[in-house]
Amino acid sequence: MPSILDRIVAKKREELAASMAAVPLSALQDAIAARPLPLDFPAALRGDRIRLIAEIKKASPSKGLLREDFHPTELAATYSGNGAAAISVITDGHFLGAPSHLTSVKESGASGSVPVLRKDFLFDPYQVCEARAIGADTFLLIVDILSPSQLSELIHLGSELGMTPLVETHDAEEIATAVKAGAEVIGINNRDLHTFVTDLATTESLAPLIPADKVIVSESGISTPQDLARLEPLGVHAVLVGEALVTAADTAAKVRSLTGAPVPV
Ligand SMILES: O=C(O)c1ccccc1NCC(=O)[C@H](O)[C@H](O)COP(=O)(O)O
Repeated sequence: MPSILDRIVAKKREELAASMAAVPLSALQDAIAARPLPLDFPAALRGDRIRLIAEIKKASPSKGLLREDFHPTELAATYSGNGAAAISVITDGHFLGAPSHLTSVKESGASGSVPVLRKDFLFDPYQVCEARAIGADTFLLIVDILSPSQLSELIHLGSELGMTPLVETHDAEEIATAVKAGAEVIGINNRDLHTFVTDLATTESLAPLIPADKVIVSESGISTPQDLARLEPLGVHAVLVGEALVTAADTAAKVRSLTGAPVPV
């Protein structure tokens, strides 16, 4: 039986064909030319303490609806105003996300000066151009759904468009593939996308395999300052957090608990 990841990618292929028919690549290139230059994602993640990539996530295949009262621009303003270093916007429909969420976050100015990542299931150059066209500063690449040559090609295309992607891995072989393809920002997903089992021990076992010159991001299942204290000694530069932020009773306070930012005056 196909996993949820297989089903998401199959659906994505149908959507890609429809998008390519509706919006030619030349139209994406015109939209890209009209966008301001992308913000520097790796630079935003380097610092003297663990940085936060705060995710805008309405629902998930594993947990269902996470937040009823969902306003991407309000969340983005809360994230950027309370010390997040970057914002991840899920644009895939299985999470009740949409490309328009990302565009509204950028065009409203709610993300301030922090880079915005398109979180989706990307495997085709058209989708990377689309990410830039809708306003993203960077994008996610999941090694599990790409061949090594696709991965290299999409990293290279990102670089031509001024974007350094987050390259997501879940085992030692995928880390080797990411490094060989030239990834600069390497994510370790603590969630197995086929079984949904989530365990921070994944970062503990894999972070030591990543070369020292890379930016390391630990993703999924992270919710407390204690989790950050567990990850920091591993050389992790940033954490990507979704559910714990969107389900918090006080989102701003939850963000500050992970960034150490003071209450804004
Ligand atoms: O979140 C899921 O259930 C999921 C299912 C299938 C593919 C991807 C999935 N999540 C994407 C993510 O990587 C997370 O949204 C992200 O790392 C944040 O995780 P969390 O803090 O646990 O919400």
